[in-house]
Amino acid sequence: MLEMQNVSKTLGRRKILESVSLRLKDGEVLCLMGPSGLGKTTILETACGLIKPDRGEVLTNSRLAYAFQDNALIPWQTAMGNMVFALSSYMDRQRAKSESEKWLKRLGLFEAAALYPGQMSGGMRRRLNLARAFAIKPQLMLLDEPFAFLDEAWQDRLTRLIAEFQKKHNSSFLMVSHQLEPVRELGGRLVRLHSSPVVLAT
Ligand SMILES: Nc1ncnc2c1ncn2[C@@H]1O[C@H](COP(=O)(O)OP(=O)(O)OP(=O)(O)O)[C@@H](O)[C@H]1O
Repeated sequence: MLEMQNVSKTLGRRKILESVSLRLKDGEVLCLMGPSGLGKTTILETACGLIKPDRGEVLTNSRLAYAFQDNALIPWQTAMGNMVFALSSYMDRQRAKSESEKWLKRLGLFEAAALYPGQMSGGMRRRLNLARAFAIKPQLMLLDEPFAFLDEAWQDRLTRLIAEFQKKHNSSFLMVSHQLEPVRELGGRLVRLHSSPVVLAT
């Protein structure tokens, strides 16, 4: 569950969000689309508390995970190390390792477990970022361009994975994406942002 009420935010000298109200129920998928630089990532960062709104309120009672647009992987940790580091806040080390193995396998990275991010392709890094987010088993998932860098086969697999996860855990997904097809397949709500600053009520 996520609720943003009349959120406004100025970054530097520019007002990015004017009045953003957004409601996402458990099990819902909402996708934000729109031109580059408008404020889509700023909405996600505000939703998870990385950015504090100047005005308005953000309410969430969910365990959340954020798959960042730039992946935000730890460069000096292997794929497995990145997973275990993130999961250790939620479970003991042994379980963190077994969950990490499971999710690395699901995202096609089991053979890459000992590689460092710098040794991986863009698509592999994206899948590692996603594996880490899924493994936390969030009730609310924030995904910033999850399909970027993925080939068609992986875009399809990720769409199926989101659908299965949503069904099993009743998790909600707030995502930014330029790809229409996966969002349609997921039966998600699509919101197009047009102008700056962003005014939104959905
Ligand atoms: N910390 C910051 N200080 C000043 N300006 C910022 C900061 N972070 C982001 N911005 C600006 O806020 C605007 C919105 O950025 P944001 O990343 O939210 O856009 P976006 O819609 O996600 O773009 P894209 O589709 O290219 O990722 C941009 O003009 C960006 O330069």
